[in-house]
Amino acid sequence: MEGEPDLPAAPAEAKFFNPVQSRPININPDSINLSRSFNTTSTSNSSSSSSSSRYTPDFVRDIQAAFKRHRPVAVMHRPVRNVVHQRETPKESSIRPRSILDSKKCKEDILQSRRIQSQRCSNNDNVPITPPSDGVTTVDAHDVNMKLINTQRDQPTKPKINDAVASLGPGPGNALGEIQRKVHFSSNAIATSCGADDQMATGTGDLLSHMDSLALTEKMMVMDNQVDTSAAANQDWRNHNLQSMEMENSLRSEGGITSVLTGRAMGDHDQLHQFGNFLQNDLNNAMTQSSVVGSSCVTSTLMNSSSAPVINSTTYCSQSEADGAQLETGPAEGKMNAVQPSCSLSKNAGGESAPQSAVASQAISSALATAMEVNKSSDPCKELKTSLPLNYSITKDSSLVDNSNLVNGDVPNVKSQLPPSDVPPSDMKLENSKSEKLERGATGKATSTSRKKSYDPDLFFKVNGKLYQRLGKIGSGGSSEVHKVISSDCTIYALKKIKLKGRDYATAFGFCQEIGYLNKLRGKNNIIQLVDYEVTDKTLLREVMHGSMSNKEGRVRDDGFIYMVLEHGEIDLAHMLAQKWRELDGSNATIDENWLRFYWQQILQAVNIIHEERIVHSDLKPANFLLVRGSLKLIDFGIAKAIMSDTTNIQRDSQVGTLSYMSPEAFMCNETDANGNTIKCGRPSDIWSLGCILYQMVYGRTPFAEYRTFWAKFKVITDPNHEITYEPLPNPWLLDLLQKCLAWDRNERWRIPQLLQHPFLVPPVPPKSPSTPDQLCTLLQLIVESTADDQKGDLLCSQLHGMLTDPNASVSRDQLRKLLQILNRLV
Ligand SMILES: Nc1ncnc2c1ncn2[C@@H]1O[C@H](COP(=O)(O)OP(=O)(O)OP(=O)(O)O)[C@@H](O)[C@H]1O
Repeated sequence: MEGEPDLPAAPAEAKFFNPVQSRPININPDSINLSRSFNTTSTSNSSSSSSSSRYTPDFVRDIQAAFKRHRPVAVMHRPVRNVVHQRETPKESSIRPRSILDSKKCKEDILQSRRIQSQRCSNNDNVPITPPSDGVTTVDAHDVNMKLINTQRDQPTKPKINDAVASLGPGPGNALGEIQRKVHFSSNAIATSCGADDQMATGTGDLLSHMDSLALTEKMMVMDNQVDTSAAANQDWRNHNLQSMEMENSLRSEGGITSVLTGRAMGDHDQLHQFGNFLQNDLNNAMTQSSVVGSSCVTSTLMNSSSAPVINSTTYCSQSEADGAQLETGPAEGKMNAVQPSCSLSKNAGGESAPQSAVASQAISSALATAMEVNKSSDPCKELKTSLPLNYSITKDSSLVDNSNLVNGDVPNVKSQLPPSDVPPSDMKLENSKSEKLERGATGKATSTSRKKSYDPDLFFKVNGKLYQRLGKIGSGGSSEVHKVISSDCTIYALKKIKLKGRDYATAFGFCQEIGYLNKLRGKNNIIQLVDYEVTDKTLLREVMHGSMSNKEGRVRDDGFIYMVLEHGEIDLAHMLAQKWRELDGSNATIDENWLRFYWQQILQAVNIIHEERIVHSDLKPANFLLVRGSLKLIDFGIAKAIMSDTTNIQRDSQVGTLSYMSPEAFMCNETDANGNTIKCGRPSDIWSLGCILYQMVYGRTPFAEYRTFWAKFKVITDPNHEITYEPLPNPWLLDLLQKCLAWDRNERWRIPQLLQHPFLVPPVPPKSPSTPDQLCTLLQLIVESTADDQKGDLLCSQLHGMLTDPNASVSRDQLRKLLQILNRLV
């Protein structure tokens, strides 16, 4: 319609001349409207509004279009964008300039079209629509829909029409010959995909426009309808075809994945088969696969994304179609299932993918990432999974992710239990530049990179051959970057990346040692679980593991990295505390003791585990306790030290912790004390840090918070005479606990097993009363007997008896004592 605004508006009722019947025919808008209504109900993506009014502007435009295009008005759709073949642009000869259109022929065509349409309407218009098979260009979907419908109508009709035409006696130069030629033309156009839809549409249009007799037309259409009825399954099936077309279109528009489906025109089955293969190949291609499947389906869920690359080329049509037809059920699914077994699962198992798959993977994974960005409150995995066709659901396929090295079933449980909504906003920071890159990725640098590497390192991490897609940077510590990632089995992890280049060997040794500790602590509650790791510098790792690295001089020169895949924590204790204190801010309320007990106990248990393993953490602080599925877990063993000998103290060489939580001995590590002994840091140093954490939990600040500079802190913490300020607390045991942890003399500090039994955590049970109720009752009986004549004594005794024997009565020791005193006086 666009580009032809100068056409005169169609009259509401027009009279055309029928050359066969030689009499004027009334074109009644009602019939047009009926057709429109019919098509509105028979095609799921038609606008409902189009049928609500007979003389809407849409209607008038449709009439105009019908004049212009020689097509039945009834099958017009609202303008949408779609994809069609590009390989062969419409030939000039097949598109007649409007200016030379024979107006009379035009009228005849419209008339014939209307008749055809009404005939088709009576047969339910069950026309399967085959998606275009190759090439990508964006055109007016109105055209495309028309062409597709015409194409479909022609394609299955071919044998019958030809037979019918043959039976009518074909001959060169006559109308039947012309029709046959046209029919052949149309069919061949489909078969060879040459001229694609435009030619086919033109062929069909020409066919109609060259019909010489109405009888012949009627006969043709009867046959056509027979074909329609037998060839098309039902309306749903057509919707599924539409959707599969939509999926394909989305894929194409994302990554220019033309090669996946190029080269030949395919029937819908072939296309689904191809699509299935494409997905399966990508599934084998590692992480990307989830994105592939997800994204193709995510298309319908991402319609509001302004930045989503998938969506940009998929507007009204895809939305309505996606709304109207679900992939999970129906014939399309059946087809997908049908093709699955034939898909080669091992084709790309080696991790190297075909370039087009890589391109597709990136493009689609970019959609996933964008989806996550767009819909931060939703679970991307859930979205991914719910949008998967059933047979393409991604499971723990060993070819994708090998979790066999997990010590216990703990880690896999992380899956889907960490809704992003629980994750602090900082966790969900998606790198905008990245997402922009994602959008460009399909055609830009990412493509070439992926061709070389089979994955885009800007989008993925590869650890031991397994891909993890970046979701965003969680944070960066002194020595590392930590990213939130998703694995191919849709599990969220934290990936810690440590750059080794330029670090001294002792530090590098420390990093590798962290892996050793985490390996040692696998399966332990309250310790973050290491899922997988890789040290790219194998020599370094070997040396570290053999212990020949710690004393090596110099710095790491090679461009090595350490990757650690860890359980993902939702929030750390530092953030939890800040949140808690924000809640209490302004109110007189103090911290809830039960909340305190609950987390303090978990903190102690975590540290107890490492102390039992003869590991001193040395950097205990709230930020190093992460909440994972409701439990606090200890992270960051970067400067942890193993206790080498039986002595309780160890030598410290480099970093000694975070200032506010550092013990006095940590400041004076390796120095000699007043007695000439070398000051060492051992388990008690961790206990001091725990005391500082507890202090912060109780008072909302660390014990030396007011001393801001390093030197001020150093001075006050290392001063044995400095007295820590403790504000009064309602629970004296809590105060006692703090003092037990923050004793300046490390030998006076309690150890973890003692702290776990401290009265604050295990309140002392009140001592049992010396006499049981039974004994008291017997005693009362004796009193009653001895005061048999005394009414008042009787009354008191029966009262006492009642109180002692009634299980619901709560008699305080005071009450009992008073009653017995009175009785005593009476006796
Ligand atoms: N498993 C995890 N899940 C979620 N977040 C994590 C995880 N591991 C680390 N983080 C976060 O990543 C950031 C840096 O991590 P980490 O402390 O391990 O790095 P680091 O280099 O050792 O830092 P630092 O030396 O400053 O303690 C922190 O904000 C931490 O909360």
